[in-house]
Amino acid sequence: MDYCDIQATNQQLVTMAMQNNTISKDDFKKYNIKHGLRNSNGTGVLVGITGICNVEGYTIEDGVKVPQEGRLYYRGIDIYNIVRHSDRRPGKRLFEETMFLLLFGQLPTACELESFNAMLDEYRNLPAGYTENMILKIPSHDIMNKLQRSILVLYSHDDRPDDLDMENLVLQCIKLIARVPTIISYGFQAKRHYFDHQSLFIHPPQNNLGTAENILYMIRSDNKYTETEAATLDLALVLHADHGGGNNSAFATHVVSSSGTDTYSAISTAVGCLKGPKHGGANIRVREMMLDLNANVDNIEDEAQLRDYLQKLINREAYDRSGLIYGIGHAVYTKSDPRSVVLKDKARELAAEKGKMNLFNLYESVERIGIELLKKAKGEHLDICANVDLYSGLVYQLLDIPQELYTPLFAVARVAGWCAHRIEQVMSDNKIIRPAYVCVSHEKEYIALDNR
Ligand SMILES: CC(=O)SCCNC(=O)CCNC(=O)[C@H](O)C(C)(C)COP(=O)(O)OP(=O)(O)OC[C@H]1O[C@@H](n2cnc3c(N)ncnc32)[C@H](O)[C@@H]1OP(=O)(O)O
Ligand SMILES: O=C([O-])CC(=O)C(=O)O
Repeated sequence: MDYCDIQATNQQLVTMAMQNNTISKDDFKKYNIKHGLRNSNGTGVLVGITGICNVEGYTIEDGVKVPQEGRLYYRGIDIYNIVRHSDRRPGKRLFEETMFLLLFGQLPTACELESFNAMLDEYRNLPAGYTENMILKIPSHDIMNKLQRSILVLYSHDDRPDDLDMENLVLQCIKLIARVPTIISYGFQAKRHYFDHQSLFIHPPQNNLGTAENILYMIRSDNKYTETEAATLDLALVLHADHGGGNNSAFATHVVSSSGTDTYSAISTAVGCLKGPKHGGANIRVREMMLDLNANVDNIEDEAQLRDYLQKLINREAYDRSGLIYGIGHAVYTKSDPRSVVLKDKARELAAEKGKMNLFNLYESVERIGIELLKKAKGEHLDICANVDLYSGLVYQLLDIPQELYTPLFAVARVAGWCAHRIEQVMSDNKIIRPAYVCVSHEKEYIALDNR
């Protein structure tokens, strides 16, 4: 091979990278490494304590994992009880109450909620010059990527970015929570303009509108939305606001915060985690998978054809060839994900209102057949259910929210949870998180360049 042949050299590097970076499955077994920090019975390795949120998907009885219907609690309050108070009346929004609950540990009084909302109103606008320099000058086709970079840049607009004093930390968190909806809305408008060649609309956020209403106001060229749309988006934000300390992005927030670094580094890391298709990015993959299904299945009402397509997904023969059916499966939930239960009901209601029951029925068939085929492929012992990402995208689709906003909307909600976890980490545990790795390479001599 010619040393200067760039292509051949690149291939050589790929081969070396693959050969020298693959740890054998036997070594994982030999050293009893917990893949994905999961015990052999599928339960998570216990690595932390949190008072923010509890996720229940199973119980342990006599050392055995027993599946149960999923439950989710924010600061001890069952999410089913919270969403029962979802309201279609103007201004009756639950998301701001939920954020307050997660961040400060208790439900706000009317007075506390009013001043919290006033703070959010004060900070929703982006710093001077930021929209032009950060959002419009360097647009991205991916709004999560835009959000991650934009959060990092806010560091430069903060007089005390590295100060871990609690007063400073709380203020940084409130400002982030207020600004993330504006960033994703403007990021979306920039994406539409620079990549999809649409007109550019920058609608400044409005005082006295909740987060859900402000997002609909900013992303729509005519600013218009209905009460049903605002109440439904508000409900979705409540359902996505936190998921305990162990989910990938919250755990990363704990890890990064434990190094003593700044809020912007920690929260932008969490955004990067959420973007992943096995985490929050699954909601966009669900939509793309359904589009691929529609393009490749002649008759979507024919169960045999649906079954055939879903089996191809599992066999890595269709869509992104990852072997995954997106929107199904969870690290904790077994029989049900409560967020999916609520969103499925909402999707059914919206589909009926809009005469789109065929679409809803298709999702329900994918859920039913997908679970059946996955159990067959992985073993009947596998307790698996639809997760939050299966029906959230359908709800957004029925609200005419573009798919590139699905994961960013998840981030709008989850930034409250990440901030709560960061505050908890800084307050409660100043030990740096530093687990151990076994090294399986042997000691070698250094050989001088001329002798290799
Ligand atoms: C907001 C959220 O993060 S919710 C999750 C969103 N992600 C998705 O929807 C992507 C599809 N789902 C998945 O990839 C998985 O279910 C995850 C990542 C969510 C959880 O994965 P795990 O914790 O490994 O789940 P679990 O231990 O129950 O999986 C058992 C086996 O079933 C497989 N499996 C689980 N779900 C799926 C799926 N939807 N499609 C194909 N295979 C699956 C796992 O890969 C694993 O296979 P293996 O034993 O060969 O390694
Ligand atoms: O808990 C998890 O692993 C993933 C999840 O559902 C979430 O973060 O909402």
